[in-house]
Amino acid sequence: MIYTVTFNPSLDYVISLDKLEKGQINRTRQEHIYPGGKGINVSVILSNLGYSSVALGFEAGFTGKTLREMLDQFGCQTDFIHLDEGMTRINVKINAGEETEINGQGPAIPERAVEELYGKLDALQAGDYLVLAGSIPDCLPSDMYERILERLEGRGIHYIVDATKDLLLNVLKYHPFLIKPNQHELGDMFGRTLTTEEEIIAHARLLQEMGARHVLVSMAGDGAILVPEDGEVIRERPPKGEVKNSVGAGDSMVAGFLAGYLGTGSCEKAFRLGQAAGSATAFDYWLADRASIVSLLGEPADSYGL
Ligand SMILES: Nc1ncnc2c1ncn2[C@@H]1O[C@H](COP(=O)(O)OP(=O)(O)O)[C@@H](O)[C@H]1O
Ligand SMILES: O=P(O)(O)OC[C@H]1O[C@](O)(COP(=O)(O)O)[C@@H](O)[C@@H]1O
Repeated sequence: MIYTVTFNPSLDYVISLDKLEKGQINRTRQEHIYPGGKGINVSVILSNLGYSSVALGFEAGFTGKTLREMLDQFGCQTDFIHLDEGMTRINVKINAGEETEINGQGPAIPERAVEELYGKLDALQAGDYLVLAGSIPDCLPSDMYERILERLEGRGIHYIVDATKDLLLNVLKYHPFLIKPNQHELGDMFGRTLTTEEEIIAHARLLQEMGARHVLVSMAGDGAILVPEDGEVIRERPPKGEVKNSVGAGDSMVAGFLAGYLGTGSCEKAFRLGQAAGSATAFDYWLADRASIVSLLGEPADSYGL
């Protein structure tokens, strides 16, 4: 089974307007509300590609209730822990020529709720995949992911971690199956701006030396680079299309990679399905559906195990 964990889920309020004027009343052209949060997005895309997963995490208040209901409607299985105080955050995503995001703080997560999450994670089985994705609220220790992997060590679980800076660096010693920093996040980890492909590959390899297995570096409209555990580096440009809202493109890529890998065992196919899922999401207002992902593959879906 695949499990995703989102410590700080959201409702994403995605609005489009022609121009955003600071200090003025702006009116939207379009608005949508979607479930959000990195692990949840991974679960939604997996479900769109026919893979079941359980989305774990925390929810609170009326926004948390709506989040659950929306995920139910999308056929996504959840096992959230309810928090009695606060409310699930609303993250604002503004598309006005360029993309601007305002991500909320989220509710405080008490110790007993973290213990409850540990209880759920203790039930994972050897061979399961665990996706840890997204930020950790300020109220929790910044080594939360490390604590989880330390607890699960030696149980034969495959980890996928999509996080920034120390949250990611500190878990490399547990040999995650996949990590997916974007180009800027990879640079931030080393206090540098990475511009050339050679620099990106060299720094991805440094993360491998620290313990990561497959390192997938996403580069938005420039595509992605995979430094696999074994074999040649894969570098491809993404398909072309009109970008509507690239929020969730990275999460879609993680889900596509995992689905492709589980369906074929091939890193190359996994990379292609990841890239198609990321781009299909960028070309949509929300996370891509199966048909739009498959249409970008340019190959029969069954050759990807779909
Ligand atoms: N403008 C775009 N055009 C085509 N594909 C895109 C675009 N933006 C994102 N993608 C696809 O989605 C993947 C992940 O996007 P990226 O923005 O790098 O991730 P993140 O959301 O984690 O920052 C990219 O590697 C690419 O395959
Ligand atoms: O946990 P964080 O880092 O605050 O990010 C949460 C936001 O990231 C998203 O999951 C999108 O992530 P990506 O664009 O990186 O794929 C949104 O749905 C959500 O609002």
